[in-house]
Amino acid sequence: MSTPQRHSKGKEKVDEYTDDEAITLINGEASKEATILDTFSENSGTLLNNESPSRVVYNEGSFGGDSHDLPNSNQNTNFNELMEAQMSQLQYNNNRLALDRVISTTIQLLMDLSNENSARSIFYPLSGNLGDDQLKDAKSIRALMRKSTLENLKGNENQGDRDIQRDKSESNNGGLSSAASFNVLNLDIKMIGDSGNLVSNLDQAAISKLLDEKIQSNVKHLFAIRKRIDDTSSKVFVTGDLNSGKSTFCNALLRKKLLPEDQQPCTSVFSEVIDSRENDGLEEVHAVPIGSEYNRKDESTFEVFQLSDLEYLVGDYDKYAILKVYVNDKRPLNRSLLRNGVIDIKLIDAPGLNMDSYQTTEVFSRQEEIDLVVFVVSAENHFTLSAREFITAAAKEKQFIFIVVNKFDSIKNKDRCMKRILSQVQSLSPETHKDARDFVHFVSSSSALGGDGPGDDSGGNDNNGVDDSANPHHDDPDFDHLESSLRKFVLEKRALSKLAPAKNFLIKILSDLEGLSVYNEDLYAADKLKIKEQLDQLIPFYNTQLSENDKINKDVTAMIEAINDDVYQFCKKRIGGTVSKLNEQLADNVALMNSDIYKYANQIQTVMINEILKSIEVAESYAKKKTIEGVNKMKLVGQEALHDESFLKDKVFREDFMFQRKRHHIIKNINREVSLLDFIDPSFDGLLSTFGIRTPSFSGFSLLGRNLSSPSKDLFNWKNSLPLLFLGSSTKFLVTKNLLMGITQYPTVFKVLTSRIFVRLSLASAVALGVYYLVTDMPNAFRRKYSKKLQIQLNDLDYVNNNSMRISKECHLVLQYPAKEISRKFDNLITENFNKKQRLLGELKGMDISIGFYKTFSNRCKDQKKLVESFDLESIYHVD
Ligand SMILES: Nc1nc2c(ncn2[C@@H]2O[C@H](COP(=O)(O)OP(=O)(O)OP(=O)(O)O)[C@@H](O)[C@H]2O)c(=O)[nH]1
Repeated sequence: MSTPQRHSKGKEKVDEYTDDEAITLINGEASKEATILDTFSENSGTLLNNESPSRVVYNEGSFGGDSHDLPNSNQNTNFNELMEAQMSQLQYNNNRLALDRVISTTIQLLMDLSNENSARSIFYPLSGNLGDDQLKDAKSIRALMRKSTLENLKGNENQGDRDIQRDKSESNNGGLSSAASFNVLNLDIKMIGDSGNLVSNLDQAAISKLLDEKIQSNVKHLFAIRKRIDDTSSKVFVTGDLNSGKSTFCNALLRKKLLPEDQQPCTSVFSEVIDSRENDGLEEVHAVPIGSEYNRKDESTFEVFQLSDLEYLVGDYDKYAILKVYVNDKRPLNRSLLRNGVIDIKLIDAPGLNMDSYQTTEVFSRQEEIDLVVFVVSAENHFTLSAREFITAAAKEKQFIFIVVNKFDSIKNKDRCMKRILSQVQSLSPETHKDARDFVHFVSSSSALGGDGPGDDSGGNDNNGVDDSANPHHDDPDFDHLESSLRKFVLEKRALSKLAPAKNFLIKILSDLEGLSVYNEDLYAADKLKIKEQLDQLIPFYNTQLSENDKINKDVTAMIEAINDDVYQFCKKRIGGTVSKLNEQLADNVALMNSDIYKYANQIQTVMINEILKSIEVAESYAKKKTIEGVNKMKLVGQEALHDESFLKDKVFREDFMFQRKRHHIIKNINREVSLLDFIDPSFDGLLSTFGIRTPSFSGFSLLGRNLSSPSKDLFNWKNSLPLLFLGSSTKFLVTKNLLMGITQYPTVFKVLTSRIFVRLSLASAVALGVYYLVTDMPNAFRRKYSKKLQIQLNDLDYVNNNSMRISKECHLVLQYPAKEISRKFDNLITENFNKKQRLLGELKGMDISIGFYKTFSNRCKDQKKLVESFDLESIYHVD
């Protein structure tokens, strides 16, 4: 059976393989190549079906005849691949925009959380192992909640892990330890203790500040991610063996003979082909000298050349490090590689691999912005040593490489060639081999470019190359397949390298935010219950306190009033009584008449005043006693009402400090002047008393008698007063009395009485008696007159009332202290409870706001997470 031949333009085919080997491969029978076919069938699916032959490489017919023999199939394939590429681009773009939106929403969520954190500190779960006996306080409840939250998070994490298998850089965070509760929101909180219990020495405010810093850093990170995914530029690095057709391949991709091709190795400088829009639409070459850092806007960093100058520029490796080739790709978006509507691809044509350039090329190919490395190998030569080294190194780095087996047109026994090369690829990079349909391509770049072979420029419409717009339907399905694979790969790679990390990060941060939100919501709900319980206890207690306060204030006021009134009445009675009976009360108190009459008067005054002062003292003592009783009673009332046994226990009541100010002294205000008239106060009663007819209530004689019985040298030393010598003894007084009585008993006596002498005598006696009476009554007269005088003065001063008021007022004043203390303490308690109530109500309100916030917040996070999880970044759109 002969191997079908494929038409090829240009050079003569090199027949390296025998037909037999090729038959074995194509028929897919059990043979040593079966594994290769199996591998292909896994990935190529229906494309291996002979009923729909589309590729020369994979079906019998394609090798046997010209691909032009199957125009419909090829056209269908082209159309499908074009559609697939476009759908992939669309899908990529949609995913990118959708991720952009989720990133914006997540940034907003973080900002909202930060604002909430400023208003009310966010609770952050801290690890700890609490025993059952510790589950009664807030901390342990939080610990319990934390545990359940962590379990939730763990569930999310596991889910996330399934979705982020490819995210190597961030998957190391996977799994929740006791110290790291979150994926990206974990705080670096120091742990103390070796039992596994975490004891944070940070207070809530410090944690909240740390958390805010974390939030801000995540916001920054999200901005960076957004910038990264919005960056639409991508670089495809074309390298390979010397003279393998790299420049021709690049030109074929560009559909333009741009880069110089030669049978001799010619490219020794890197050429980066960029869409001219990035150079204000100008087609030119910017040759960047070695050592210069290229900046398009700074002409000192490069030299400008025409595109036609590339011919010699690519060989000037001594001078230039890289050539920036700006070219106008006029093809429609769906065909243009440089600007395809989604990602602007830049092609880098590298010098052929040899030992000199190997290092440079290797380093270049690993640059971060390189999305794809295309390795061009000549079908005529297979892999050289440098090629094998390069591919092996890339495989170790898990770098995907597109292998373009070029100049396939030159091969006569294509199947054998293909088999050989695939076998080599398998040993060099099994991963690439696994997806060989997409990663290994057998093409002819010169045919795709439309020329007849090397050096054929006939397809061009200008000096620099071929404009595809003039030849939109070129006829190389293999190259088309390569191109669409390349586009898809770039998109897929970008989806994986840029969109997938963004997606994974979003899932992680949204999980964290949801977890943190649920944790806070639960915590607030539990705290709310506790606050409600506290309020349920506090409010009735507070109301009772208010009414108790009223009652106690009334009771205490009534108690003070009663004591006040009692003291006032007592004082009035006692002092008033003394004042009103001043004269009567002197009997036992005065030892007088040992001086002259003025001294006597003075003494009487003093005695009287002392009597009054004594009554005041008694009144004040009574008041003190009542005050002590009142204070003690109030202490008890206070202790009971305030439920405080220590109430006023620290205070000592010093009753001896009461009535210290002698405001009751009346001496200054009393008129103590004495005149002779003060000693004369005749009265019939006094007269009778004087002569023993009536017992005197207060007898000057008895006084005289007492004084006479114990005479002193000062006796009757009445200065400026009448001498009472003739009445100086009681004996004389008795004689006189008996004489008078004898006269009345005898007629002779009567005669005598009626005689002139007798009358005169009688008159003289009467006068004498009168004088005697007046003289002996002088002390009584003074006491009577002065007591009245004093009473009048005291009355004028409202002395009794004033003193009673003063004393009772002082009691009132003293009693005010414990009363005020009760009131003050009660007020304090009420204020304290009022404040507590207000604080709790405020907290409750804040909690309601927070609960509402977290409820909405966690739903928003959940929705966003679901949305982002639904983004399919990995599946490539297939059109059947
Ligand atoms: N038959 C055939 N010849 C090709 C093909 N592609 C390139 N050539 C020729 O191979 C020779 C080398 O092509 P280049 O594109 O210059 O190769 P290169 O890899 O860029 O060369 P250096 O960069 O100098 O290593 C030229 O004469 C091309 O015409 C192809 O697909 N088929």
